[in-house]
Amino acid sequence: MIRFEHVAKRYPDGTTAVDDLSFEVAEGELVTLVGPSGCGKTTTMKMVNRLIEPSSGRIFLDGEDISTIDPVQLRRRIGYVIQQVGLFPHKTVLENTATVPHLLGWQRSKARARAAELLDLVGLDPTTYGGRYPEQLSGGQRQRVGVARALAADPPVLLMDEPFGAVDPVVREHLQNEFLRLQSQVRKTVLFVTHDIEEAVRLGDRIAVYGQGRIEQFDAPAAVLGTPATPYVADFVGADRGLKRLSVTPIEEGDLEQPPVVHLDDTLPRELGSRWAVVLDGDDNLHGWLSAEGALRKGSVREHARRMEAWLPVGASLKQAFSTMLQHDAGWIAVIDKEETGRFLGVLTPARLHEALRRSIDADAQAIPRTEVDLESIATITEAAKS
Ligand SMILES: Nc1ncnc2c1ncn2[C@@H]1O[C@H](COP(=O)(O)OP(=O)(O)OP(=O)(O)O)[C@@H](O)[C@H]1O
Repeated sequence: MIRFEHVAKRYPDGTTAVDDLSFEVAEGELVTLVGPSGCGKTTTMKMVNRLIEPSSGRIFLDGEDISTIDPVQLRRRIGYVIQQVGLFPHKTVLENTATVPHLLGWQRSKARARAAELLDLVGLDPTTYGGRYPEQLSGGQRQRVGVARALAADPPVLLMDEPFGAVDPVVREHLQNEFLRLQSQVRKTVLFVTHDIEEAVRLGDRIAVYGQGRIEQFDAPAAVLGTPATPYVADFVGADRGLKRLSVTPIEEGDLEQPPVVHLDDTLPRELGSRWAVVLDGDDNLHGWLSAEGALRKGSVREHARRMEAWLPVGASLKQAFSTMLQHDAGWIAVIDKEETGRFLGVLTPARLHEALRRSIDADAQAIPRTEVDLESIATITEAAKS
């Protein structure tokens, strides 16, 4: 879909920003460009929508040499999201989102309907947020509007330059999750610039690790973590790359244990057969939990159930699971099908977390013979969560 052929960019002052870049991004693939400041990531990205022209080499979009496409026409095929979102302050969220469809000459009602649909898709209720102005939004919400606006005209390609760089780590992780969910629905071809290796690993189908002006390794996240191609890459991904694996390994249904379950309207069972049971409502959605002591009291489950605080949707990362356990001082966390419905699937315990991690390592060890992973530190942290 996007192909670089021996592309170089030299600025007039003699700086070589990128040198002899050749790589290809497949249709529907999300490639993260990661590397230290000044290594040429932004230059690479801006050459795709012709905000910067290469000094030599060629770039193809869907087989077409982009130097032959009118830049304005080209940019209509490419959504662009940057860190300082660049929303128009005097326009509402809905108007901001509808900007490109307007420019394309869509009818006002069609453009607004499309904008509302997109806002919904990025998790902003259009009736609540559509009429607000950018200054009335949080940083994370503004970034979501930026993503919605870039998607509004349904371009096949998205360029994203540190889109979540300006928000705090918790919001950032949330936005990353939402973006992954969104990408699984819209399947755009995405080039995503970041200098955060964890973000690159979490989001990328493949990662391009930049050294100074060139790509040192272009590979799947597990391969970059497991078998860094050069000492530079090994240094960049860090000595704790075994732990980084936590953030790329999702919780799967098969990882979960099935504890005893009671329902809100049940009478107290007295004997749980366990130290605790999960409490569900009439639709089998997660409500909370009941201790063995609670079960011995008089009354209904509803009266003695406690609300569940430590829970996550399936597909969340093992890292999120681990940090949720620590945050709530919990020996296990409940896992639901998705945030909206809350249907209970099972619980993840530290032992199961450890097994899931081993599964991921073993799978890669088969695919990549030289995988080395810091199993000892993984064992230490899962032990810490158990105690
Ligand atoms: N207009 C310009 N004139 C001269 N040099 C430039 C120009 N724009 C960028 N550079 C240089 O080109 C190199 C690559 O810059 P680029 O912005 O692509 O890096 P980056 O990897 O995106 O960095 P960052 O993470 O800090 O945004 C840097 O050394 C930068 O100083």
